[in-house]
Amino acid sequence: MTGPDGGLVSAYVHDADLDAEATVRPKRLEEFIAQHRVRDQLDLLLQGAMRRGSPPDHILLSGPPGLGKTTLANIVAAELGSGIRVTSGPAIERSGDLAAILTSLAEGDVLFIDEIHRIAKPAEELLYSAMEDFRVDVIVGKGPGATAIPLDVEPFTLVGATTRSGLLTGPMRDRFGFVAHLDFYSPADLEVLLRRSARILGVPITDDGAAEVAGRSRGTPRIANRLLRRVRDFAEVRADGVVTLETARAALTVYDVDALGLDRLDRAVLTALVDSFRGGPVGLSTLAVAVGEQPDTVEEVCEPFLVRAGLLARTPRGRVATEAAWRHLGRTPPNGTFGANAPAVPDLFSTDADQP
Ligand SMILES: Nc1ncnc2c1ncn2[C@@H]1O[C@H](COP(=O)(O)OP(=O)(O)OP(=O)(O)O)[C@@H](O)[C@H]1O
Repeated sequence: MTGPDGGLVSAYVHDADLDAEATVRPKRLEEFIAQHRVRDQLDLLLQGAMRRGSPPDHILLSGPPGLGKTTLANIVAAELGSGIRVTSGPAIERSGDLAAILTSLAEGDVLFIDEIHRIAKPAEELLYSAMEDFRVDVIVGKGPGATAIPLDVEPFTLVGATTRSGLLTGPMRDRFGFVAHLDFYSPADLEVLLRRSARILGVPITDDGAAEVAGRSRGTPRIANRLLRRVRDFAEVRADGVVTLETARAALTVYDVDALGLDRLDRAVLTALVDSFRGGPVGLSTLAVAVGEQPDTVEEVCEPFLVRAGLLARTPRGRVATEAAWRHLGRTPPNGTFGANAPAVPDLFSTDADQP
């Protein structure tokens, strides 16, 4: 952005959506909806540490985007009454960057590293000794004259978040004392979440309105909250301000969110698979090129839900559209289509992973 003097000034964009997202973000563990098992385990970990008066073990949170990893990291700090420093794997390019952060932590602080699987190798190695011995060796100089200066790090708790836990190295994973996987939320859980968010934002919503939005939120709190804000706009501008079943349906049609909650990109992926590659198998990068997206986006943002919904399968030979995907797009699946014996309506949330 160019300022009045022609120089560069930092852009300050007031984003009402970001404000609303921050407002509804749970601050304490008891406000965090569903994921009962993870909540219970975390509660024990934190209570135990507080009784002993020492920082809890390092925590690794994995799962698709928008399920609450950042929220939980902040909750951990709030429950401990500690400060939190936030950074991300890609932001730590050099080990010196990480050493600076680590040595500035106060005792008991939480260090949150998002996308920890993308941390550069030298920084990752520095992190090992910080996690294990609360000490880092900072290398000064180059070549034969280089010296390692050991620096102490105050006892801290690392909270790492990853959408790709499989990409974490063994030594890194082993250094986390508590590993939790966040799973997609059931529509019933998302209804509870939506009613809570609506109450905080002052949006009147009926039970069937909340159920409709929940059912189209791809099992993801961030999407549920986003759809709630879009449906609220529609209800206020084109109706009487109340989010009902009818306003929710009409609004979600305007915003191109279909009955299963698939958005334009999800449908583009399935349509490309079915129309351009006759259902697959096709490699991830070819599929990504076909929809004009980065392979990472297709793999980390679209695929987890498409796989979970029984619409796409990852096979050793590539991505395949299932029979349910053909039918969802209104096409007739050819003989021998993957998943032809699967139930007609995919059972999206049959897991008990988030049960107490
Ligand atoms: N269990 C929950 N209860 C209530 N709200 C939640 C819950 N989980 C997530 N949210 C809401 O969803 C939004 C997204 O959550 P969050 O930013 O923590 O996701 P994330 O997993 O860190 O995603 P990413 O990896 O993309 O950063 C938050 O603003 C929060 O309000």
